[in-house]
Amino acid sequence: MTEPPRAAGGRPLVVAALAWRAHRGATAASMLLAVLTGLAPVATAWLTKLVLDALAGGGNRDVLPAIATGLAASGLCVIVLPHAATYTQAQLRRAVRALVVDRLFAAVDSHAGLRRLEDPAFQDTLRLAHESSQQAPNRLILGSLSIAQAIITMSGFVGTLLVINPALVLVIFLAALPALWIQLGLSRERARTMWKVSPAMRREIFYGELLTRPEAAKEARLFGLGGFFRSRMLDEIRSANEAERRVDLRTLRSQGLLALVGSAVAGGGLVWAVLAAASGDLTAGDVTVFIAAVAGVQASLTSVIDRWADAHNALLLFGHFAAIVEAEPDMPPRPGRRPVPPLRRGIELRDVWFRYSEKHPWILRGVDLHIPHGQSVALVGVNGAGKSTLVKLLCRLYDPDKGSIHWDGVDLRDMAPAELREHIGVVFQDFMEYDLTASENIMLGDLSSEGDTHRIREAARRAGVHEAVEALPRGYDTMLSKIFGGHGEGAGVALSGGQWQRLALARAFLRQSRDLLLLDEPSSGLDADAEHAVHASLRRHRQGRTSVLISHRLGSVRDADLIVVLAEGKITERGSHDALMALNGEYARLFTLQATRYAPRP
Ligand SMILES: Nc1ncnc2c1ncn2[C@@H]1O[C@H](COP(=O)(O)OP(=O)(O)OP(=O)(O)O)[C@@H](O)[C@H]1O
Repeated sequence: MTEPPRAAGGRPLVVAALAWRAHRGATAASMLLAVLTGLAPVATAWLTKLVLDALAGGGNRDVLPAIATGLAASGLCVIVLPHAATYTQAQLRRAVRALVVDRLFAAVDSHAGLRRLEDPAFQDTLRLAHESSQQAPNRLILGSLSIAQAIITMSGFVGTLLVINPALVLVIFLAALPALWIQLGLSRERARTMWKVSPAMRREIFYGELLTRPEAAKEARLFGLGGFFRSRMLDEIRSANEAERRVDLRTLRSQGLLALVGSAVAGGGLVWAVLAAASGDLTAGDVTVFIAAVAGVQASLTSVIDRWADAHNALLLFGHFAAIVEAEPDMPPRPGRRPVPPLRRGIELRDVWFRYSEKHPWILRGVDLHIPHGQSVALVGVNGAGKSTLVKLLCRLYDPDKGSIHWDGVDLRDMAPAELREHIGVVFQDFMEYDLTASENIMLGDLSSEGDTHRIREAARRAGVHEAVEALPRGYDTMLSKIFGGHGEGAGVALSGGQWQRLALARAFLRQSRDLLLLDEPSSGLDADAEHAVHASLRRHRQGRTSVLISHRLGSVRDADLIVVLAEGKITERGSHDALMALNGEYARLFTLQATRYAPRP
């Protein structure tokens, strides 16, 4: 996705179907009002002509009351209908927005892995899709209605002009052709500019968050980063502004030229009509309706062209939405997809190679590893060795580039990722802190526990966070957020880093009956007592279960059935604690280093 998506044929129909689906009543009412609003000015002009002709003695005076009533009614329509249209169109806009935003995020959520979300072009497309999905369908639908309305008005006036001066109709239309061509070009350029400035816009949002998120404010305040971030943000805004200004300037030039041509045509028509009336070829009523018709046709034609260009631009932007919604799945199912059986034998990594993209270096370089069923495996290694990456591969957040991972002999790629994950409990190193209540923060570990207070409290107890949660102002119902929590309710409640980590652990404990438990640094932020308690709880919990534990505190991995040392993407040592100590390699060196730090000084 390095190019902006194009407007594809057939998409207007897709958009129209979306509107219909979102709100049939509002779509139908908007269309009806567009037709009536389109007819009202034509009716007003014709009725005015009839009144003037009847008054001037050229028509039947008996129909004057009826015509006057009709004129009043059409005047009323001209005033009232736009208000009704504003209401129904807003109704339609809201309904379409809800539908397309839901579809957009359903499509994003349907990508089972992380690769798409880590692709900057995908993020740019997503941002534009999110923006365009809120306005493009409405611009397109309401634009189409305005076009229909303008065409109806225009047809009425064209009919009038054809009777009075057919040649002028041709001149007006010929003068409008370049306008259409220029406006479509500008709309394309506007869409291209939006795509070009999208990275700058995303960075602007990023700097805005750094300046406003409480978590970021600590360092920003301490290191005095506010001015630095603001100036970076301003640079991004300025570069986007400059690109937009260039398009605006081009628009101004083109539109100025087009307005000049339009005025010349209208002025020429006016001179002709006055001269024709002076020589008796036209009545006063004819001149009135002629002037109204020229202005009406030009205004409608300009409106059609502007709306067309705007709808075209909306369609181009809607291409971003379509690109996201129609994107191929990132992990397409292979033929012969297999169900995920309960783990009985174990998990096997066979010559697994992995890198985050072709531009990144290899992180795993031929890893062979057997994680036997019912056993605990500890993964150790220096920062950046690839331990967390391996955990992500076990969850199928990525697939290996070479080699394969087998669950009881079945390749993970032959399994549906969501089904596989049903069998896994996990605490990630960079776990989430949700701006939700304490209870919800735990419940998210297993949605089936929603409302099951007993299960949620039990998980919290095991993670050693029950007492801390009970002590919060509203217990488990306390909103754990600094930025949400209702106006006027005072500052939100914040937990300590270790308490957040225990909530993440509680989420994993909710999934204790799953086949595989993955724990990536689950106790890095805990105090010594808590760490001891948590590891005792984990040991009980992992007894007879298959688990992978990553920890830099080697004292907590010594009880593992198998300890594996990962270095530079390869397994360099494996065995029990005693075997690895006897080997006297990297594990023994690291363990001894840590142990001596705790030994009493001589
Ligand atoms: N999403 C990503 N995109 C690109 N590179 C990544 C990504 N995640 C990790 N890496 C890189 O992969 C390498 C291994 O990272 P990983 O997090 O697996 O290491 P680790 O062994 O868990 O380290 P630590 O002990 O610091 O947690 C690092 O060099 C890191 O920069």
